[in-house]
Amino acid sequence: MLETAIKIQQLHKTFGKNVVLENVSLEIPRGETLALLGRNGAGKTTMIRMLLGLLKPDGGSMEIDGCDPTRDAIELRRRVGYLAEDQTMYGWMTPVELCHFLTPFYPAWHQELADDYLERFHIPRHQRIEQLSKGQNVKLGLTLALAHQPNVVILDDPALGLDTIARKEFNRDLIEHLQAAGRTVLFSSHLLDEVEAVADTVAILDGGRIIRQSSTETLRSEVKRIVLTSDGISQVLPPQGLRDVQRFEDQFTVTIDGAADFVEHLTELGVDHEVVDLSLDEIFEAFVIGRTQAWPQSGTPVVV
Ligand SMILES: Nc1ncnc2c1ncn2[C@@H]1O[C@H](COP(=O)(O)OP(=O)(O)OP(=O)(O)O)[C@@H](O)[C@H]1O
Repeated sequence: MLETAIKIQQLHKTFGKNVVLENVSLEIPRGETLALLGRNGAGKTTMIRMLLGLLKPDGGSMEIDGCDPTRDAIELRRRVGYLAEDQTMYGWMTPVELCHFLTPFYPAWHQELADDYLERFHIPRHQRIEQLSKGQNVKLGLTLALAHQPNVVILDDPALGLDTIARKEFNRDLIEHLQAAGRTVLFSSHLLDEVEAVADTVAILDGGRIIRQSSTETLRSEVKRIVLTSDGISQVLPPQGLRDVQRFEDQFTVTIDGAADFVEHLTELGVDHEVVDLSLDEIFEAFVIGRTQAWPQSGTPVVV
């Protein structure tokens, strides 16, 4: 079995003059869950649509579970489960009717498994789909994405539009039913509060590039906020990995990717400072909207 379930190399996509993905590379090992994070319009759906063979890239290569989406789109559909952010299903059908309708399209469709999910997710089997709640709709989408036993599951902002509790419940189901079964999961999101509990790895997509990919644990241990006085900050130059600087009267808070060396340097210089742990939400914010212009002009070089 291949060790890497999803491999993207130098993927490039433009719409007219809009460069949406600029030579993006990404790998997801088999059995892992990766959360693709990005602001609205960052290119998450575009990347996912290319991975599914629904959109042609302008350059680069992709491999999903051994398939090239630009060549083996039909085989790929059989191996990959997909839940779109705005999944529209035939509203006049019932969940059971929809399952029967889909069965012939998937050789590996497992109706008992589908029935099992419908029951576990408390989806009314004989109620018209248009009468289901948003949460039930998302879970029905997940059921349909899983019933053909795919090795890889791609979820495009699956929890969009769900309330906080429904999102938590959805994530719990995701963990129980996908991760426990050893599936490889790629899901996109801009709702970060629950990503941490679900994802092994996060990749931040911004400005057409993956600007950071690492485990959530590593990210939280390497990216820190440091609080300094204006006197303290004036003794040092901006370090490598600086993502954000904010000034509040006499105090500066700086967010640094790879903060350990800088902290060591401050300690050596005897500069008073406080190190603050960040949530994934705050880290994401520093990466995508962080600004560093507020760092004061004077300072001595920081060797990091
Ligand atoms: N078919 C298309 N034609 C032209 N431009 C497009 C097309 N599809 C997407 N875009 C543009 O590509 C960019 C990325 O869009 P995309 O939907 O991939 O972002 P996203 O990260 O999924 O956003 P969101 O979180 O809002 O769903 C946007 O600027 C969008 O307007």
